[in-house]
Amino acid sequence: MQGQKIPATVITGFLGAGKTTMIRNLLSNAGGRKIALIVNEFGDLGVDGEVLKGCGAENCTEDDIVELTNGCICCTVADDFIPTMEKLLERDERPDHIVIETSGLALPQPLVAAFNWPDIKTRVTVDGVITVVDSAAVADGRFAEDHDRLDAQRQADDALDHESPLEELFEDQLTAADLIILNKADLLDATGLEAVREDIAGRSRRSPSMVTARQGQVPSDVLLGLGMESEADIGNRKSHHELEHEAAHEAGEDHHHDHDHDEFESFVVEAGSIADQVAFVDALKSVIAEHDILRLKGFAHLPGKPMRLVIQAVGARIDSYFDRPWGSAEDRATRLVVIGLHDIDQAAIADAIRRAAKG
Ligand SMILES: Nc1nc2c(ncn2[C@@H]2O[C@H](COP(=O)(O)OP(=O)(O)OP(=O)(O)O)[C@@H](O)[C@H]2O)c(=O)[nH]1
Repeated sequence: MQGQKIPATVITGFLGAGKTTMIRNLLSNAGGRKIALIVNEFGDLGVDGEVLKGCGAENCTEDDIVELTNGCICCTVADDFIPTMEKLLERDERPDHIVIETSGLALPQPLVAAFNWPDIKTRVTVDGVITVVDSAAVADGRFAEDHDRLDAQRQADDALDHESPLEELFEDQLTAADLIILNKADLLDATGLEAVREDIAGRSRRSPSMVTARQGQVPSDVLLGLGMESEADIGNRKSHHELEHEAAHEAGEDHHHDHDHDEFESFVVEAGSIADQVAFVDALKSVIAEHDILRLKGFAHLPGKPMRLVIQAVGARIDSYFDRPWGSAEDRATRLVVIGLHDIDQAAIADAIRRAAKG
């Protein structure tokens, strides 16, 4: 029974899967619901929050959007998330629905578990966990690591007891889901999409529903109102790490390592103004490929253009578009967040991007 509890939807999914795009779309067709949004992002520039604030939806104004940028929400539940929720619940005007976008690197499990905290549990319930998938990235084998290579690495280094960090996180996000959105369906044909569906079904230990989508377009009645009370079912959604921990405990072994984000790194590159937009985007493509950058996003400044240019890259795919005029108090400059695996060469990437900016 949910009673008068406010429903909260947790939206998760790997970097660049299309979470923000789907939420933007949801805000513009929310069926009259007043929505409060909590946006968590990995990386020091609040790009997602900025993009969402820019969409001007009446049912979710700038005041209804809270950004949590102190790292991944799964690691800052007690310090960041719980106080944010409490503040939200004290507001005079209660939202009809709360939507939480996790960072692309967050494990949803600790966040869902937080809804069992006594102060939260009496007032809010998890309506559902929705995992957004970049179907094209799955089809490209982005999350199917080369197992032979990993096995060889493990044999060479006994301390490596993990699957690849990408694959493990991807599967943990699937395992937490009540509903999986196979997004970016426009980039695949029917056969390709079917193969992705089978691949995903084989990776989740539960059997959540799946819906295909283009540009995150899913009717709000499909996304909201699932009524799952997911916080009551966290025992069935354990992450790889929790399962390893339990197995070690049963075997009487020590297994002490916390979930952290050491496998991934993010940094911001400042690059002044862009001399030539087309040449810059082309050069970024090469930098991304050469350094195996997982995600790159931010805003760029072009002299003579009153609008800021949004840059969004997911693997080799780059989108760029002007979203709104620069504010008078804003510093017109190019700032990009770069996210990659931990051994990414920050100095070389920053140099290459600055060189690309100069044209
Ligand atoms: N072709 C295609 N591109 C999409 C689709 N959905 C989103 N994108 C693009 O994918 C990029 C990433 O989308 P976002 O919505 O920012 O992804 P996200 O999951 O919020 O990203 P992070 O917050 O960084 O993890 C953007 O350039 C989007 O325009 C889709 O269905 N098809």
